[in-house]
Amino acid sequence: MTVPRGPVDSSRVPRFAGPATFARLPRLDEVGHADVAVVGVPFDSGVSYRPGARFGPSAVREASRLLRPYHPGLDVSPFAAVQVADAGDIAVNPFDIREAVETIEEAASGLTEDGTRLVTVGGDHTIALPLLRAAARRHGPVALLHFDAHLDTWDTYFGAEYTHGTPFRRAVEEGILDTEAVCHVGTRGPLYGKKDLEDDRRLGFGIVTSADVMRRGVDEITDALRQRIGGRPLYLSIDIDVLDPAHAPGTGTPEAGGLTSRELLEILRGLAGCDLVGADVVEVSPAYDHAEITSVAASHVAYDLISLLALKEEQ
Ligand SMILES: N=C(N)NCCCC(=O)O
Ligand SMILES: [Zn+2]
Ligand SMILES: [Zn+2]
Repeated sequence: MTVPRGPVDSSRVPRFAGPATFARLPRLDEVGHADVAVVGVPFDSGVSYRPGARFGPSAVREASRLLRPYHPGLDVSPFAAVQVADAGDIAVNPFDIREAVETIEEAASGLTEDGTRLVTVGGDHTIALPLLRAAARRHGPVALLHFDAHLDTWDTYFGAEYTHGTPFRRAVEEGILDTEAVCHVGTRGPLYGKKDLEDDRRLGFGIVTSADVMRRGVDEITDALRQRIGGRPLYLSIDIDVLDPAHAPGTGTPEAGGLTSRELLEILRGLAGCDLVGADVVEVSPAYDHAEITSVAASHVAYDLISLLALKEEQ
């Protein structure tokens, strides 16, 4: 095996110098093939409230400059274990959501054609639908853990089918999820009505609320999630608003009473060994952020996702 090309050495080139690829990694075109690629989707035309997630990918890359090569929690050096690269951004039409969704599906399918696993940085949550389509093309219907304050299984907004509040209903309708193993984590906040929960249950979703995480604790929750997923191909979709607004103020639809970043990261680490096939981190809206709180959290979440993928590829 060729030795993976890693990030720029921060003891030689200060981390505040040079172009902001994710974690200062090489670009995909510099290495040819990557086992794991980080790709941005600067798209926020599907939002129902505050805009600005189109600037998420560049803010997360900027905040990721401080990441270091060894992950002590998972005992892995992800950038040495496998080739990780930054695939840049998928350029999507901001004025035509349907076209944007198609572009993302095609680009994600192209990037994963030779077995590359994607960690996608959004963008608003609309983008999870085409990313799940691309994952299902390759792996068949996938198990899904959806970390979010919101259900995102609503039907339409203003008659629109493709929005950031509706990707997972569309995904169930399209048969691209393994509905034996789909679960929301971190759900909280007011809904439109009780029917939202009934519809969601009918679609097959389980719910671990934010309060459940607090009451039952990270280890018990993680065990239950692992049991539900089993050996199925797993996709992780992480809306940064799963975190409390204290931990992630820079997002479009904040809800009080969320997870701490520590809880989220520990749940993710507890998923080591699952058959993770792809993941996204969405809904970072830098204009509402302070001191990079949200983009730092998102960059660490992405680092953990890369580390989980690297652990798996390494074996
Ligand atoms: N996917 C996110 N972040 N939010 C969905 C909120 C939908 C609503 O406005 O009710
Ligand atoms: Zn969401
Ligand atoms: Zn959300």
